[in-house]
Amino acid sequence: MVTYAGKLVLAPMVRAGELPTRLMALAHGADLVWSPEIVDKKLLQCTRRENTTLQTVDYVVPSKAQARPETLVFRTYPKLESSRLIFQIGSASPALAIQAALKVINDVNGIDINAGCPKHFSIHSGMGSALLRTPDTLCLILQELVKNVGKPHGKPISVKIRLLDTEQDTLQLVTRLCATGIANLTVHCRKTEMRNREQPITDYIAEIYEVCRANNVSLIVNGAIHDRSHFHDLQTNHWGNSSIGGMIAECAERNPTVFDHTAHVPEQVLPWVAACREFIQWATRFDNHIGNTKYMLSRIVPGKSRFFQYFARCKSPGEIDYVLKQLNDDGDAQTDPSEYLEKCRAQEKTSKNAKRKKKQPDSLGGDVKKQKVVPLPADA
Ligand SMILES: Cc1cc2nc3c(=O)[nH]c(=O)nc-3n(C[C@H](O)[C@H](O)[C@H](O)COP(=O)(O)O)c2cc1C
Repeated sequence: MVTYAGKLVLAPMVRAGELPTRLMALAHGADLVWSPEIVDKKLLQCTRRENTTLQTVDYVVPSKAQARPETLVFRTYPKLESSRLIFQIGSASPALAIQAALKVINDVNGIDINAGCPKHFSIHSGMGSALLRTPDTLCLILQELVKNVGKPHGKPISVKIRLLDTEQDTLQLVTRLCATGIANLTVHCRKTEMRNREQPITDYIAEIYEVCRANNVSLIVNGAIHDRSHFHDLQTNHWGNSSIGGMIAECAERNPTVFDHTAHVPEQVLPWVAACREFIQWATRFDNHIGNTKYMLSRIVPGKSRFFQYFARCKSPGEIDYVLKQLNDDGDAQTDPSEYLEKCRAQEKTSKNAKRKKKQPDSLGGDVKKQKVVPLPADA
């Protein structure tokens, strides 16, 4: 069974925590990785599929209309993730949380409940940090998960929370959560209304840890941890405790190599250049969605680099690959890819026009563009 004590882990991150990022984090020493939050109802719509080409397990929502592609909701690569993957569910209902957890439990190593995310996609219908205001529901979800999923499958259940308004309120909640049978508690050391740019509140980590320890629950601390050496410094000089784990989000999003025990980037290569090259390799290997690859590149490549714009203008993995080949170790362009990208856009326009022309019926004769569009009747 997975244990969490003293580990340095990749945070759950919608968009940023897809398979290429998780695998890159693991390759660079992350002890465990969290999936992005997936809402219970979404997971319940999915079909599980073994992808023999990529050797992955895919959870997809089948397409509603013929000829439309199915939607990939979650992809895991057991060869590298098995024994190190925690799946985060967004839920406000014990029954749905159980159903969703049972659906994925054989492909993951633990189930985490998101009780900290303040974003709309999470708090609508009472999920995420909204659960901090409904502790009875949160505790019931966790108890039921422990009883119906965790125990029968021998897998740990955990929860990720934020701090409440006062130390006393937080410790009260932690005491209740620890009594549900969870194996791990992650505390994002900011209050719900605090943004990531604000310094986390770390004054009473020792008190939270004491409650956890007394209940045999491990504690992971999250908030503004930069990399592994910073984590070791916090354990040694601030928390005074090597059993407390650490979770990294934004710094790992910017560079998934932050988990490294020692830096591997040769001195003559900029760290973001190395991260960018490696990320694209993972993304290509696992057929990552182009939109997600571009999102990650917009995080990894500094805004002031010309490559930030070059990658933003790409529309296919082939274009990304071409642009990457122009990137040298100093972060400069060997040749400017603008002309190539303009040609790609011109070609795209030409083929779109050709397709449009093919589709237009010519039985009416003449130029279809000039035809007046007759609105459909209101009851059509
Ligand atoms: C892009 C992004 C997506 C996130 N998605 C989730 C999520 O799905 N579930 C969750 O519990 N927290 C989510 N978070 C919050 C992080 O897990 C983490 O708690 C927060 O960023 C603080 O950690 P940091 O200071 O290391 O960035 C997300 C954060 C970011 C930046």
